[in-house]
Amino acid sequence: MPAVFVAGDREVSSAEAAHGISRPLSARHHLPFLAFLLLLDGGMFSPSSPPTGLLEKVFQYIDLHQDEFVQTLKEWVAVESDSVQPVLRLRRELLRMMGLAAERLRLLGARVDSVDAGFQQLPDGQSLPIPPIILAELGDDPKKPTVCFYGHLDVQPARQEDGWVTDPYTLTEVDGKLYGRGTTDNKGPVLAWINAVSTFRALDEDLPVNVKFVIEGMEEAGSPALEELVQKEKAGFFSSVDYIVISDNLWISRRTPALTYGVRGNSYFMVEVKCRDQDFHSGTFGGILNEPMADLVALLGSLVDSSGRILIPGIYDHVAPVTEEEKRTYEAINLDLEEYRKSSQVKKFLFDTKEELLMHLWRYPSLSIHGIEGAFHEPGAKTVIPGRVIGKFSIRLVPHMNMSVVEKQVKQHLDYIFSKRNSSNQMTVSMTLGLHPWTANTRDNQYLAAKRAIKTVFGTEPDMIRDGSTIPIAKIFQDTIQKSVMMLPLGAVDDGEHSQNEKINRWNYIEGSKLFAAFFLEMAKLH
Ligand SMILES: Cn1cncc1C[C@H](NC(=O)CCN)C(=O)O
Ligand SMILES: [Zn+2]
Ligand SMILES: [Zn+2]
Repeated sequence: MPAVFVAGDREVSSAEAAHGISRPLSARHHLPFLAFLLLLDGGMFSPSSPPTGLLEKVFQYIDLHQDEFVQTLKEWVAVESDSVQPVLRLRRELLRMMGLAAERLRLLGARVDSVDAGFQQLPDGQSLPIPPIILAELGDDPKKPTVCFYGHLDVQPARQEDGWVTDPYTLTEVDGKLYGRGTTDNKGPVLAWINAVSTFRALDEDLPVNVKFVIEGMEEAGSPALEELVQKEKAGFFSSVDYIVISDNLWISRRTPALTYGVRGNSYFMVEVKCRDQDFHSGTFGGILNEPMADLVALLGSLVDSSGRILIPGIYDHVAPVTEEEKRTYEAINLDLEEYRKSSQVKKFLFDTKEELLMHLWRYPSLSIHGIEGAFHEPGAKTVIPGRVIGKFSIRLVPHMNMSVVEKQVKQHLDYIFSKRNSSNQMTVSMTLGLHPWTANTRDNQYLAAKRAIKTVFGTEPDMIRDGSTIPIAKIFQDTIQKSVMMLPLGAVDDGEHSQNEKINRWNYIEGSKLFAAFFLEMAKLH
């Protein structure tokens, strides 16, 4: 999603100063009190009820060492760990990236396993190495909860010519914004978690929780190999995991932190219409053929109406009904619809209220038409009849839709529309991707701990949000390990993930590191 959600009414210009966005040497943490606490020996407190003093010490350490944390992010951003373009040079960069991360974790004192993930088979018959998946752990105290963090260090492609103001692989700070590919998605959040852990180590303080890491390098390419590893390590690495935290999405606001309790799934379809494998000249064949493109356009045109409603019979049958209680959760979200609309450069959305808009992004399915392979899409006026075309569309899935039912409904619908055309062409429909939606129980302990940590660090309640896009590993973790999964995003809505000029605010990165540290302490208290 482009970076355009804006919770406008909380945008106070003085907020930047109050939060110290460029150098947050915390106006909020009282320095005399801090000095006093620094005189205390952390060891005098029992680890089961960590003193508030420890937190202050941790926060001060993070503030004082923030330039080092930014420096490490700079070193990580400098690695062009693009997993999307399947070329050997970039795979080598990915291997180097995973190596840097493994080394960083070993320096922390973690036990690090770089698990070989085999090869990726490409459609052209070529194969490329998949970077190893890092499984790391720090601490195995049976009295403490074990929190496992999932993150990825691969990035989307980026070239300065595409409209970057700065070199995408040279982290550049402008007005408290750290620009660079991967700063917010997902190197910054991975490092924030590491910063939080390293702060306890540097202060010679006992870690409040046992920490595990799952860090991969192929998320942007659909995480091949990850599901298999999770299944394989279910009774191994994951057997001691109590909670899973993912920090791979964004707030819905520029200033208000969020907790995410759901993402949509996705089922991706290809519909091929074929007359023959070669194109035709429309002067010599036009008028005597069923044209594949005409069939395909009719098929694609039958999927969704102009109000956004999906026209596939039965598709809404299993969608969870909206409850009054649920409606109130959307009302509670602070979102300036008008500002969102303007910053998206859209004349009018399909829905006029914040609640309707959020529900259609988060809890109703949507159908998008992505493209047509084989179509003549270049500029100019070629008089071709494409011989074979493939339409691509996908349906974002929500609870409690059933993926295989959806697949049947789509195929049946397309069969029906196609049969009505009486075309002599061949139509083939396939579902090429099936990613399940995920929702969490927000009454889980870790949501409570995260809310308290957010209150401590940001002085506010989080927006409780869902996300319209898909993070397939969430549902896989939940089903395989059968433990609570939580999404705790750090980045702001305008960070521009996948886009030009991706950034993370220094404030989000540093306060985010504090947030993870505070979260560890809250988790320990709840356990
Ligand atoms: C690859 N793919 C195909 N269908 C869904 C996806 C995942 C993709 N995921 C994201 O963008 C993560 C956002 N934080 C998406 O939702 O489109
Ligand atoms: Zn990501
Ligand atoms: Zn991404």
